Amino acid sequence: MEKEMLTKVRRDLHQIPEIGFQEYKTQKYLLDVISSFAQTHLEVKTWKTGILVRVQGENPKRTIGFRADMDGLPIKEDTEYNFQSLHEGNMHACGHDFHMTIGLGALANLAKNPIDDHVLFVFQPAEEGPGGALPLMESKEFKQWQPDMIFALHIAPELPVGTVSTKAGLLFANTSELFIDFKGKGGHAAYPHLTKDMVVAASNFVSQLQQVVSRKIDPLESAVITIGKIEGGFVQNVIAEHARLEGTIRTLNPASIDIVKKNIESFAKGFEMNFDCSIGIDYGSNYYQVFNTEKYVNKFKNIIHLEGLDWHEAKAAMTGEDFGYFLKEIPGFMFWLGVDSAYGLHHSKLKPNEDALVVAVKAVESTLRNL
Ligand SMILES: CC(=O)N[C@@H](CCC[C@H](N)C(=O)O)C(=O)O
Repeated sequence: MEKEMLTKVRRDLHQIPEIGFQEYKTQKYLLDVISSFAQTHLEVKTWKTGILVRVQGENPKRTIGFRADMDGLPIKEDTEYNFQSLHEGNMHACGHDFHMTIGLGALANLAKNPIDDHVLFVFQPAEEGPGGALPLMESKEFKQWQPDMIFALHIAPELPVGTVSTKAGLLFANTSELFIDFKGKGGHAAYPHLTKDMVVAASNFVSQLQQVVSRKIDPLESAVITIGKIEGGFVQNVIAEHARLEGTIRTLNPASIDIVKKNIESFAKGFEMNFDCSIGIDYGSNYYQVFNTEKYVNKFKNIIHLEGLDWHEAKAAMTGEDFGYFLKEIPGFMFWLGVDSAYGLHHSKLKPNEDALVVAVKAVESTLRNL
């Protein structure tokens, strides 16, 4: 696909962000684009809102996989694009519009000119939540075409276009979502002594939570607890009987997640006594760390140098990715792609540079041909 077409596809996808397992328009759009490619070597299957496309190899000895995630985030877009999201309140603020476009670009080229091995393109729903990778891997559709190695990319706003970055071993953290509900006794704002104020309980809980990281986790084993949303009450002069915290736990070591959870639970027991309330905890979805296979990262580094792109040795990051589940079972790697945006991932003003699309298609195609 030429640059104009890649840009058009990215912009079309940018306009229709859908959250996890609701990617119906996205799936239809991708299927339409795929049907415009040379079909001789292609086999296409759908799984829920995802798509698997196998490009049959000329003389296959193995299957190489490439995965692109499909979902958007519930973020209200605040860019000045003239192709802003048409889905009010949803935005491709994590670059999945880029990831899908790059997958399509490489697929179009492979469909015209296949390699010896089979290549499996996985368009996967629900990366941001509740997690599409694990159920997809368990599906018969995936198992029939299970690849022998797999790779994926993620846009990196802080890196310049033309740069690729990754490392052997641990790249992304273990994660767990965190939802905490507080229930007490509401009442008139003027009579706090007759109530159990859940706004006070929840806000205290948020500050105390940081002690789990600073006092309960070995300082050499990093952890993060972030509360991204607080909800509670209905009106300014009524004491709230319900409050809810929504957040995420991140750790570099899989075992630390359990330590964090145990400590949150014991804090909650203390709060139930102190605030005379009940607290419910739900961990939502959990993602396994992204751990790259050294052999493939080394091969990839050579390919990137041959393509004349800049290599940046990555550090491990506290981002999460359900691609970690693929790498738990199948060797491979994930890499960061420089897209040079002043605003970062999950920001309503994220504006990745579209010049990175051509760079990435070249990098992915060359990796498929030379790995
Ligand atoms: C690359 C990236 O930004 N991934 C997301 C994955 C979210 C997992 C889950 N919903 C959670 O918040 O734990 C991230 O926020 O790192």
